[in-house]
Amino acid sequence: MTESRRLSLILAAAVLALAAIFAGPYVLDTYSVNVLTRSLLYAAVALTVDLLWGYLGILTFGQSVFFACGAYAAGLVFTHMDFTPGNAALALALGIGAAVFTAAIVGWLAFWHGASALYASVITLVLPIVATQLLYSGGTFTGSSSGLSGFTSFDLSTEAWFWLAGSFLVAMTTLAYIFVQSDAGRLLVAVRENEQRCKYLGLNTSRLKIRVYLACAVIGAVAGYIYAAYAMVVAPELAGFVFGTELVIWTALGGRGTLLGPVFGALIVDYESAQLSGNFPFIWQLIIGTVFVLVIVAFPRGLLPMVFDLPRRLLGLVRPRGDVARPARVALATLATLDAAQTQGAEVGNGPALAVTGVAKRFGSLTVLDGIDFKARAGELVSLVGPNGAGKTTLMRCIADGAERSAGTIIVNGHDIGSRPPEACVAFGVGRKFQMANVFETLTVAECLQIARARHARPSLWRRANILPLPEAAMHVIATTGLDRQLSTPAHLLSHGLKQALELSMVLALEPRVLLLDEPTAGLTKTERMQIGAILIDLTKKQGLCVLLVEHDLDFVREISSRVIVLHQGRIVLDGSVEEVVASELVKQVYAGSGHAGIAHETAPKTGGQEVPA
Ligand SMILES: Nc1ncnc2c1ncn2[C@@H]1O[C@H](COP(=O)(O)OP(=O)(O)OP(=O)(O)O)[C@@H](O)[C@H]1O
Repeated sequence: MTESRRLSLILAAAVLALAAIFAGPYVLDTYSVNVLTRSLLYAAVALTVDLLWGYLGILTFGQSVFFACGAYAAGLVFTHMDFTPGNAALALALGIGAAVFTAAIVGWLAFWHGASALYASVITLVLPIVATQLLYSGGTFTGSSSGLSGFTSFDLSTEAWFWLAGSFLVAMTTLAYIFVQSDAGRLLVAVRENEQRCKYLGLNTSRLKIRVYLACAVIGAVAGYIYAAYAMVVAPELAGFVFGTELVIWTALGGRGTLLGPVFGALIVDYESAQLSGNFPFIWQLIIGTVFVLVIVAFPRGLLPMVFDLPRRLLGLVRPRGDVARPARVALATLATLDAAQTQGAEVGNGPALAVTGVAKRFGSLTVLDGIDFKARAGELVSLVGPNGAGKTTLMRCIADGAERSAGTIIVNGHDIGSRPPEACVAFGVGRKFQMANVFETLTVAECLQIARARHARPSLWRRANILPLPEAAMHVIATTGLDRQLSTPAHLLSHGLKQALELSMVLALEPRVLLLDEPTAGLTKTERMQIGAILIDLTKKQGLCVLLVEHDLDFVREISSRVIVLHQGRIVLDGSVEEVVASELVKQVYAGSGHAGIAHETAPKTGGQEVPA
């Protein structure tokens, strides 16, 4: 399907939904129109819970607070000031402003500095409790526990309020739908799937989360404002934990990660709750609770995916989700050869690509790295070898993340990485491939590569690109390993070797100048190992990359390395040419496991055959 056809279909569905909203007051009784006006606004807030939880993986209980920001802004301004068009606009601005301010503080606390998902959820749990207490303690200003009522508002008919609330919901759902299907929307899924990989692809995931959180706060505030202007009553419960949790329940019932599921979940449950609370005042909450438990147990993905799967399930056509090769939406193209230094913002100059000085790493009293000094230049393939536990992976981590080391300096392409996070190190030209293939398991090969290019080409908020330009080095790996024939295959269906190749091409898509590879051949067949070896030689000799390779296969190391560094008990015991290392008695002793104490304290020869200019 072409991009314009896809967007036309979404817009056509939105027009149909608007027509249904318009017809609503003509086919529903006044009571239902009244109740549904509220439900439509609640559904808009449930939509934001789905964006945050279903797509970004942030379980949030505090969206009610943003709804209350908009509602109370209207209630307070209309109560304490005259209702005029100017004051109505002021109230809307105040509501949005309060929501943005609150979301910025909560977002910074919850998502900055690598806070865990659980920590973020706990903060969103505390938020409604604090907000409710503030409203209770506001005295006559906020109306305390009774809230505010009886204020003047817009003079609109019941039907007009229904149309306004419905149009707002349709507009927000359409925009959200276009967004989650866009290239930028894929980023949300990537962050949910594997935030660590995103950071090492140079993406600022904290900033992305805060931006989405702010946008969701604004939607919630506008919904709250419309609600207060329509209902002409606000109460602390609007900001409460119960409402915040109901939004999560509606999202789970409808089907998180579907957008439409939470919208229908909110509409149906809130409307039915209004009916049941009248007919069965004492047991309606019990009924809702029982239905919730039954649905979650029987259909963990929620009701909407179950409804969509039903016909195919009945016809025996259903296949497990994610196991289907989706049609390839994107074609690869080789990026015109770039001035890599310019694209990385990294001046390579004549200095070493990588300079490590006095690096140490301690875990409490355990010293894992101590006094590590070496330099490596562009076009050099330096292998890092040593027995298990020598500190090789730890050293890789220290080079790729400034916050990792306990002491020392690391300069990449002339830039001191200081204590900067992985995404900043990527900007200086570092690319890290992990020991275990670290990709986005549910995304397709093409989508994984697109995410890897996101920091170079800002993804569109509403479109999906159909051409993906990749640097020559990444294209070379893709073509050599046959990944180009698997572009539409979800990554978790790839063989181990292809996953390793995919991760390598993702890292190369970053156009790194210093490539860190942690056992890239682990678990590969001999043929695959040879392929990777040829690729690495090509990357260093032809593309001029500085490659630091951790490897246990010494034959492989011997075949491809320009230089070898031997680590033992956290210290460099030898730094020299392949021949020097092969002939070294010291290295034989290290690998034989004898004389370790002596070796660890022996003075290492200075930079060997490959002297690096300072
Ligand atoms: N988070 C941590 N907390 C405490 N000790 C750690 C931590 N991470 C690593 N270590 C210790 O640091 C030492 C070096 O580990 P590292 O993984 O860097 O070794 P390695 O040379 O890469 O080993 P291998 O070849 O087995 O991967 C080990 O003794 C390990 O137990």
